[in-house]
Amino acid sequence: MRIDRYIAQSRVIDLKSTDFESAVSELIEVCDVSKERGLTKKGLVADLLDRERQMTTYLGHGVCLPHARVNMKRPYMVAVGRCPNGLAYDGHSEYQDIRYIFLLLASQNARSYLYSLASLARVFQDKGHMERLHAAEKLSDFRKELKQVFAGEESQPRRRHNRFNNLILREAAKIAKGAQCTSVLVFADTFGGGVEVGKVFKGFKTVLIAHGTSEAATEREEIDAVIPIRSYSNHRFSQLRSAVLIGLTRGIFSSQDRLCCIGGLPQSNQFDSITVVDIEREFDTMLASKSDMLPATVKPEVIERVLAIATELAVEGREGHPVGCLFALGNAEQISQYTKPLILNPFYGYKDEDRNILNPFMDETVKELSSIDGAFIIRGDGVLISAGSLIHTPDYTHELHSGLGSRHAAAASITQAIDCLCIVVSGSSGQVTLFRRGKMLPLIEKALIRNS
Ligand SMILES: Nc1ncnc2c1ncn2[C@@H]1O[C@H](COP(=O)(O)OP(=O)(O)OP(=O)(O)O)[C@@H](O)[C@H]1O
Repeated sequence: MRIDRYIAQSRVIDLKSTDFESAVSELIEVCDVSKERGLTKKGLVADLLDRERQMTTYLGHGVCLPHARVNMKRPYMVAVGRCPNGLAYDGHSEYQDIRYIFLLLASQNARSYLYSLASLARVFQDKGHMERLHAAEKLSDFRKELKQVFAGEESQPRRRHNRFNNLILREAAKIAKGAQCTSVLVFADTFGGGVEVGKVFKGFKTVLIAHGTSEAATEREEIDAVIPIRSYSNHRFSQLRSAVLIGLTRGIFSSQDRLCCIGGLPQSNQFDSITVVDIEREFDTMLASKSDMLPATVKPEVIERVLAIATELAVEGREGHPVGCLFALGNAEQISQYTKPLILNPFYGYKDEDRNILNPFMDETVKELSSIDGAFIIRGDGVLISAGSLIHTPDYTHELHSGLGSRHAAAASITQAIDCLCIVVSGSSGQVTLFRRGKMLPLIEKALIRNS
C-alpha cells in the first residue's frame, strides 16, 4: 500500500488535546466520513477507544497507531496528529511518551490490511525516518516530511553514481549475460537514497533487496519486485538466503533460476561485489519446486514476518541476553497431533486478528514469550495458535550436525512427520535456520550476526 497517497494535508494536524480520548476525537473530526453510509464520528471514536482498552496501540518510539476496520467505500483513510507533550490516558504512563498519533481507518474490503499495518509500523521503527519527523518544527514542514517518509525512495533526491558504481553495474550486466542468469538482484541498501539500476539490466528480471520501506520502487517500470529484509549485518550478502527464500515463496524466482547478485556494505554508496548464485545448488534439493518449499496452507507473507522476528531476536536477544526460539508453521491441527502444552496457552481467547503474527502489535508479545520453553505454533494464515508447546515426534529420526540439541532436533523431526516448516533461532549461537522435510538450511550464519 502506498500510504502517502492517503495522507491529505488537511488531516495532518497539531493536536490541542492533552488526553488520548480527546485526541482521537480531534483526529476523527478531520476525517470526512459524511459520504460513508452508516458511519458516524461518534461511533468511530467509540470503536477506536474500545479497541484501545482491549489492547494498546502504542508502538513505542513515540508513535501510537489506533486503527479499525470500518464499512467504507475508500480502502483507507489516515489522520495524523502531533502532540509534543504526550497524552494522558487512564494512568498509563507510556502514553506520556506519545509524540504522534497515526490513525488508520481501513475498509472491510481493504486487502492485506494486517500487512499494511506491519509495513506502517516498520516506517516508525526506522530511526532515520523518526529523526526527520522530529526535526520538522513547522506543521507545513512536518506535512512535507511525512509525505516523503511514506513515499519512500521515489521522492528522495536521486544520488549520482560515481564512475566506479557504473563500472560495476555494467560489468555485472556482462557477467549476468555470460553466465546466463535469469534475474539480477541488487542490494539496494548499499545506497542510502535508492539505486538507479533499471536501464543497465534490460532483459533481466530485476529485483531489489531492501530494508524497510522501499515499496515505492516496485512502481518503477524497470524494477520487477522489491524483497524487504531486515538489514543488520555489515556483511555484503548476509541476508541473501533469506531474500531468495522470500523470492521463492512469493513466486518471484523458481528453483531453476540463476541469479546475479550485486552488493556492497549497507549505506556505503559503493557497490563492490558481484556473485552468481544457482538457486537449486544454494538451497539443495530441498526446494525442487515452490510447493516443496512452502507448506500447502502457509502464506508467503507469514514466513516473511516470522523470519523478520527471528532475525531480530537473533541479533538483539532480549534485555541484553541471547534467546532461542522455535516457530512451527503449517496446518495447526496436524501440528497439534505432535505437540503438548508446557504452559497455559497465552493466546487462548483472543480474536484471530488480534493474535495474528502479521499484526505489528504482536511483535513485542512474541519476543516477550520467546523466553519461555517450547515452540510457537502458527497457522498458515499467521494466527498464533499457541506458545510453550513441546514437540514430540518419537518415530522420526534425523541426522543433524553434532552440537545441535533438542530444539533443532524437534524442528527436524516434525518437518518430516507432517507438511510444515520450522524456523529456529539458536539461543547458543544466534544462528537462524529453516527446517523443511527434515533438512536444515542455515539462513543467517552465526558468525555474520555476532560479528556485525
Ligand atoms: N521438543 C521440543 N519442543 C519444543 N521446544 C523444545 C524442544 N526441545 C527443546 N526445546 C526448547 O529448546 C531449548 C533449548 O534446548 P537445547 O539446548 O537442547 O536445544 P538446541 O537445539 O541446542 O538449541 P540452542 O541452540 O538454542 O541451545 C529448551 O530449553 C526448550 O525451550
